[in-house]
Amino acid sequence: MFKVLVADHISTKGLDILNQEEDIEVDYQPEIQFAELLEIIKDYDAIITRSRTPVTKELLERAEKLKVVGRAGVGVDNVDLEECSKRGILVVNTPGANTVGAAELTMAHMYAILRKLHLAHEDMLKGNWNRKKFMGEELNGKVVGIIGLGNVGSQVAIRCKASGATVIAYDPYIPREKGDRLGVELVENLDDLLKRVDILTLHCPLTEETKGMIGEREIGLLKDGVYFVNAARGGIVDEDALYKYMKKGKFAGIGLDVFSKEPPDEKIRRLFEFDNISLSPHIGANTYESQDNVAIKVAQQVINALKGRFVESAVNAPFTITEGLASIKAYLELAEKLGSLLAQYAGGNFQEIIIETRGDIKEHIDPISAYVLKGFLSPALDIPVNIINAPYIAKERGINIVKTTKERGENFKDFIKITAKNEKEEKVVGGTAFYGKIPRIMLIDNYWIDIEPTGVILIFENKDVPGVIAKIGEILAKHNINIAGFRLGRLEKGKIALGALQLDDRLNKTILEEIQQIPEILKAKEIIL
Ligand SMILES: NC(=O)C1=CN([C@@H]2O[C@H](COP(=O)(O)OP(=O)(O)OC[C@H]3O[C@@H](n4cnc5c(N)ncnc54)[C@H](O)[C@@H]3O)[C@@H](O)[C@H]2O)C=CC1
Ligand SMILES: O=C(O)CCC(=O)C(=O)O
Repeated sequence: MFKVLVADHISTKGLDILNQEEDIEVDYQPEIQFAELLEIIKDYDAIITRSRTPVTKELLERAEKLKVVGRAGVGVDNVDLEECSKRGILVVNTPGANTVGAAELTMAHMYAILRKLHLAHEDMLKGNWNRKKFMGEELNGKVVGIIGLGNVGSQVAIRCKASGATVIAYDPYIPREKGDRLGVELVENLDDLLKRVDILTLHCPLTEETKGMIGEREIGLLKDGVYFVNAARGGIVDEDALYKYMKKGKFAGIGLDVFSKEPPDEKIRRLFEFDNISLSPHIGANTYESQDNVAIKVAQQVINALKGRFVESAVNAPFTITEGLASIKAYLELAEKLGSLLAQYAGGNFQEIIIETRGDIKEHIDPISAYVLKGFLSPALDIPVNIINAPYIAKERGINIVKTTKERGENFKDFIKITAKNEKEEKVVGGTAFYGKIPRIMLIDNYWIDIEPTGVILIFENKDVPGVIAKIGEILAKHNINIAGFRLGRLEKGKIALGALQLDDRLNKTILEEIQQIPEILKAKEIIL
């Protein structure tokens, strides 16, 4: 039974989906305070949050069973992603689900400050009828500058263009064609955008790079009488600089849905003393439609993640987890088994691991590598290793991971080869999946072999002389251990051979020692796959 804590308000549509799962117990505590959360988090397998609840290192340190963080929204700046990754906790979010809500609120702020609508409303409530006082400007004909042309930025662009504005955008991470498709000029330099715009609107995430991106220098570059809207994150703009320039009368109006501290503290609230500032308490995604979308999507993803199925938007996975990976399921299984075989047969003390994929599977080098590392690290560690934390743990242990790809091999169309190196030695394992479905270990060091990667396998190196297998068979028979399969590989007649026996039961220490004492045996190891 999985326990899921929903620690923020989400739509009942998402709760219903969670409640329908027989093996999921849902605890809905939308008003829970952080101190209480710290006390109870140890019992949960998954937590679902919105922007109210931070998922901090302190929380994660207590979250002994936590496997999934579901962010019912887009921005994951309230989640310590690195700490989640180190702990093997998958973070999923819901891109696109609240896009329209956020874009429409942006437009609402834009129109409000252009027409001073909020001020006219307040004025009328006071009993006034000041038609002359409320002269405004039109969006038609203006130049709108968008920072971050992702889901929300694109929808804002479409709406601004429909209103007759010219739209320019700064987003160094999207292809030029996206701008062309939207009829938006992508500028290469942020300063160029700032100098040209009549209205500036932010739609990038809060990251190390974007924190304080719009500071005193940047605001200084804007035209006098500019409009500014922020429905992304408070920390992207320096609110002290905003205050300073509001005081100087630089802005014709500003609209804010988000603040560096929520609810805003006294320092931020200084901004509220100015005229023509339109405010909302982080409600960009607060439409019934967006909240239904977000809740449905987060519930589905958390269920999939808990049940080990593919998830659509994993934020901290070392690769994009998509349904497409289902087609290489056998290779992912093989990758994990090869990693495990390597660690068990050759030990874990390697400085470099080279992971090579050949053939059509080469494009999946990232997920394959993550599974190799999971398999390689798991036998040696008592902490749970999964595909999320495996690359981090490998890095922390000082292992250099090299990924290479090659075209189809001569012997096998698709092949995974792992080479582990340290100062003294180099070890190689490799394999393929027959018909793309049946994983097989085909290579151990230089020996070609063919083993099913499951169960108990005795791998041994021996002098290539007659009678060795019989001696091993005799010992196994004496201890009532049945041989399920047998493979032998050798490089040259009469030199050294490598054998693999698939066994129905595990060997104990005594049996293994008896085998190791056979004079022709150079090395024998029991591998559990
Ligand atoms: N006020 C609200 O309730 C809501 C706020 N948001 C905020 O809006 C942000 C954007 O949301 P989406 O469009 O859905 O995300 P998205 O991921 O689709 O788009 C973000 C865009 O920002 C760009 N970007 C990243 N770093 C950048 C940089 N240094 N300079 C310029 N562009 C950069 C990315 O390339 C991407 O195209 C979210 O991260 C979130 O913080 C989102 C939804 C609701
Ligand atoms: O509804 C929320 O939690 C805030 C939405 C938001 O800011 C986001 O999705 O990034």
